[in-house]
Amino acid sequence: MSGEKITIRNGKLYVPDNPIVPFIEGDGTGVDIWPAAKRVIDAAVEKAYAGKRRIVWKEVLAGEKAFNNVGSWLPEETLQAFKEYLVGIKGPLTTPVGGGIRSLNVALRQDLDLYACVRPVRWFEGVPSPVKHPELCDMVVFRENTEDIYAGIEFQEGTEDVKKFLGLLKEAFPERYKKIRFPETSGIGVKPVSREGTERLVRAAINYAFQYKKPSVTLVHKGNIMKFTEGAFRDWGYALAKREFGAKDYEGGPWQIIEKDGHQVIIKDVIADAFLQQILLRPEEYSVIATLNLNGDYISDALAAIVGGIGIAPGANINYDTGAAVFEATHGTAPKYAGQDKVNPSSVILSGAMMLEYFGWTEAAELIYKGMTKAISNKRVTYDFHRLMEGATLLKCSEFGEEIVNNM
Ligand SMILES: NC(=O)C1=CN([C@@H]2O[C@H](COP(=O)(O)OP(=O)(O)OC[C@H]3O[C@@H](n4cnc5c(N)ncnc54)[C@H](OP(=O)(O)O)[C@@H]3O)[C@@H](O)[C@H]2O)C=CC1
Ligand SMILES: O=C(O)CCC(=O)C(=O)O
Ligand SMILES: [Mg+2]
Repeated sequence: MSGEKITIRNGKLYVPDNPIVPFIEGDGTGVDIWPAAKRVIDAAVEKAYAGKRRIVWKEVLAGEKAFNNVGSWLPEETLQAFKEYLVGIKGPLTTPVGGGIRSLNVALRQDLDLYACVRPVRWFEGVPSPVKHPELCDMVVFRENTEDIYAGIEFQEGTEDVKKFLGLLKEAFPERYKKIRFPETSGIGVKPVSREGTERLVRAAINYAFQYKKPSVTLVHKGNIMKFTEGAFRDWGYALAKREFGAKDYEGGPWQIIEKDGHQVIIKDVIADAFLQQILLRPEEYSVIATLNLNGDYISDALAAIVGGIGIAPGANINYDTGAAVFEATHGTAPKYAGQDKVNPSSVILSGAMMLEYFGWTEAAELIYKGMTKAISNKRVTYDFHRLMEGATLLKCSEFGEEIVNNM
């Protein structure tokens, strides 16, 4: 079957019955997870539409596979393919700590301007959890995906660049320079947070809350300390809710309420450290979360743990204005398990289900949810769930994929 491109027309995604979808296999456990995920996604589409619809996969290279094959970590053709075909999916890519290449995952998000990292966190019946009531955790994280400390503007300790940067700071802002405790041995990072970047992210989060009838949007920030970045994020978020959505002060403010089409959404905010304890104590008070890049990274893994871990934590990077999207798991390459056919493929499989929903192919997505729920309730699971479940059967990564298919 030959494929056609997904396009956006008058702000609406047009998905043909045979869309060409670029995919990156991913480093580390990508080699195990991707085949299992592809098998499940294809089977769901086949079962839902009996051959009328089919994804035409197009492999594009990134990470180690790209470097070994074409000598580039993130080839221009890969970026071009995501731009041309609009929607894609990827496995995890390695980022070395301390030195070496900068994150290819972040580069993709920035280059394609995929400003919202959308990570739904919900509990699937039967999944082992460290908390008593994992079912109370039902949140969707909207993480700003293009700025904050992830912009990668850093100056390494001891280099000519850091000396030059600190020299400029000393000259222009002597009082602020004096606050650097050990200037001779400091590395420096710059944290840009813009009004535009904040507004488009918060707008997407509020729109989502209305689309899916969610009760609240919480702005999570550390604005008491980082006043002009994280504090501004909160203020710009509240201001946008008033200006674009007609939000009114709620019980004297600063919380707000928006009423539209018979649905109410509370806009509120919380400081990030307090939020991280409240998600364990009172998760039911939170629904849609809008936050900055670094907070969103930490919060995603912390929330994932509550509902069973990052083996079952899907996500999407989306530009709601152009329709461009790249779906990917919350977890990384888990290198110690690479090539062992062992890890849980659920995160990429559920990212695939999110992609099918994004296409409007909800019947296929539902089959994935059904198959996964049944596999888990039959206690036929991968190592991560197996070690926390009594009387479960241990399956390999590929076997768990088959189990989902058999239970669709
Ligand atoms: N978007 C991306 O591509 C991302 C890439 N990364 C990159 O991945 C590399 C490794 O990062 P690291 O910090 O170790 O984080 P990882 O998410 O790769 O792994 C951390 C731990 O999470 C658990 N885990 C991860 N994936 C799965 C899975 N599929 N099924 C079950 N459990 C899983 C494992 O726990 P246990 O040991 O308990 O079994 C694993 O040791 C780094 O280079 C990092 O930069 C990280 C995050 C996102
Ligand atoms: O890019 C990376 O290597 C890590 C990214 C990450 O942890 C995330 O997006 O959640
Ligand atoms: Mg992360």
